[in-house]
This record gives sequence, structure tokens and C-alpha cells, in this order.
Amino acid sequence: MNTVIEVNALAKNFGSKRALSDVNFKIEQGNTVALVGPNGAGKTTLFSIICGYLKPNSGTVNILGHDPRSAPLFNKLSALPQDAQLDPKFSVEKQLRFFAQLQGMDKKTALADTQRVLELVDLSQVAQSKTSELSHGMRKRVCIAQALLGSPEIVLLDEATAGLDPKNAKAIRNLIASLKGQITFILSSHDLSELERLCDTVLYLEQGKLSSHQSDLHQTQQGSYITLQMLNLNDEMSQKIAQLKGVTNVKQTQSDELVIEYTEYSEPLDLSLLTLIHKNQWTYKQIVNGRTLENQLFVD
Ligand SMILES: Nc1ncnc2c1ncn2[C@@H]1O[C@H](COP(=O)(O)OP(=O)(O)OP(=O)(O)O)[C@@H](O)[C@H]1O
Repeated sequence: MNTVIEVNALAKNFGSKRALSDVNFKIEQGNTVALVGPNGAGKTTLFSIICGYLKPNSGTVNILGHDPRSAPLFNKLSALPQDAQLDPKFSVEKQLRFFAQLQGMDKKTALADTQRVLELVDLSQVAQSKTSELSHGMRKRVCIAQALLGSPEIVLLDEATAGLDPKNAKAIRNLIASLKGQITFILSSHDLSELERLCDTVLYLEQGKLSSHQSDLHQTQQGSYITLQMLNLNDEMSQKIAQLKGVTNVKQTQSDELVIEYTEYSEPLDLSLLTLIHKNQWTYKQIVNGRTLENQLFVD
């Protein structure tokens, strides 16, 4: 695997405010990375440094073997900033064509690529509309289309689906999923279930520090946990589940949800759980192998 982004001892201050402190991580080619953390954790600052919009106070960032601001990265890294703006006076097609030509495409290629990316975000029908005539969600999708112009190797999307209705949010998730592996994505979002479905790596920032860096999110976390949602969950159920062979810990994470930690035993735990539920005539809503990203990050 090739490392496409390497960040070492990164720090960024705004005056006396320390926004990032000693951040270190590596991202491999084709990873889909979730950048998560509470408000003010430093996500946008980190994005801005990787894109070259901001300079760090100290530390290094290496992208495809180059400094963030260097010419060889032109066209290889693109980004959708959180507050991306379009010019309201021009049509969607004209703006995207302009950005494509800025990337060095001739007029004909720029038009073809504009049409390609508009199709990807399902907006071909508004190509001739001015961006001021579009809804917020449509403008967001135009900005995503812009980030996909050319053939970027790395795409950073800050809150790509924020403000989109469920159908369009799903379409954008499907689009990202379809490009997974070909493009290295870094996605920032407060929607953990969305990131969980799309990402294989998570960077968790808290108060400017990277407090968790997990690779192979799904592979490493599955297997030793089961997340169980029960109807009318009560203490007796938790206690009986805790007594099953192989179970090492049972934690209630929501009013109807248990996260069960276990070590492998000859009988699969999901089977013994189902038998126990059936025997006691309890009703379960869902049994899932592994833990949700939310439980991985916020429940010890
Ligand atoms: N231009 C700036 N001037 C001063 N302080 C700033 C500036 N930009 C960010 N900060 C501060 O740096 C810290 C990190 O901000 P940042 O915007 O990177 O957080 P974030 O994780 O993106 O937050 P959110 O989830 O709310 O978008 C915050 O304390 C913020 O107030």
C-alpha cells in the first residue's frame, strides 16, 4: 500500500488559541477516511492545512510526496470546503467549465468533463440554470461535482451531505461508495452512521489532538462485539445475557441497546443469544455483529 498523506507533529495556533497540537497520522491510497470530532475540535483547520489554504505553525504534511501548496499537487487533490460558494451570476455549466479549464483542459474536454460530473451528482437538468436559482442542496451537489472534475487522487469533503434531504444524501453516499478505492476520500461529518457505512479508517480529533486513529475500522472491530437492540430492555435481560458463556462485558449504551463484548467460544454467541431470547419470550429489534462507530468512539 502507498502512503498518500503523512502528517507529523502538526501544530496550528490562531493567536493564543491552539487549534491543532502534535497531530500525527498516515493515510494509505484508496482509504476512505472519516474525520470526526466535536465542534471546535480542529477538523476544518486540519482540512485547510492539507489543502494548503492554511500554513501550520510547526510539523510537516506530505501529500503524494509533496508539500501541500506545491505545483505537482495541482489537479491531484481537490476539496469541498464547508462553506463552499458559487458565483450566483453564472450558469452551473459555465462555472464548472471554467474550473475545468483552470485545471488545464481545453474547451471541449472541459465541457465533456462538466457534463460527466453533473451526471454523477444527478444535476444534468440544471446545467443552464444560474446557481442563484438552485436550492441549497442542489448548490451543494454542484460543489461536490466541482470537487470531482478531472481525476483527483485525493478528495476532501467537509460535511458533504449536510443540508441535503435524505434521498439526495443517500445519492451522494452512493456516489462516494462507487468511487471508493479509486479515490482516497477524507470525509468530515457529524453523522456517524453515514461515516460508518462509507469509511474504513477514522481520525478522531478532540481539542486539537488526535485521540484515536483506527485503520480497518470494520475488520478490527467486528467479531468480539455484538450490538443488541431489545424491546422493553431491563436489568434481568442484561444479567442473563452477561451469564452466557464467552460474554466478558455487557454495557447498556441506549435505553434499548446493549453492547456485548465476548471472547470466541465453541458455540457462536449470536446463536446462544437467540436461544436465550426465544426461551424467555423476549423480543429483539436488531442483532448486529460489531459495534457502531458511535459506541467505538464514545463508550469505553
Ligand atoms: N481563523 C480563526 N481565528 C481564530 N480561531 C480560529 C480560527 N479558525 C478556527 N479557530 C479556532 O480553532 C479551533 C478549531 O476550529 P475548527 O474550525 O478547525 O473546528 P471544527 O472541528 O472544524 O469545528 P466544527 O465541527 O464546529 O466545524 C476552534 O477553537 C476555533 O475557535
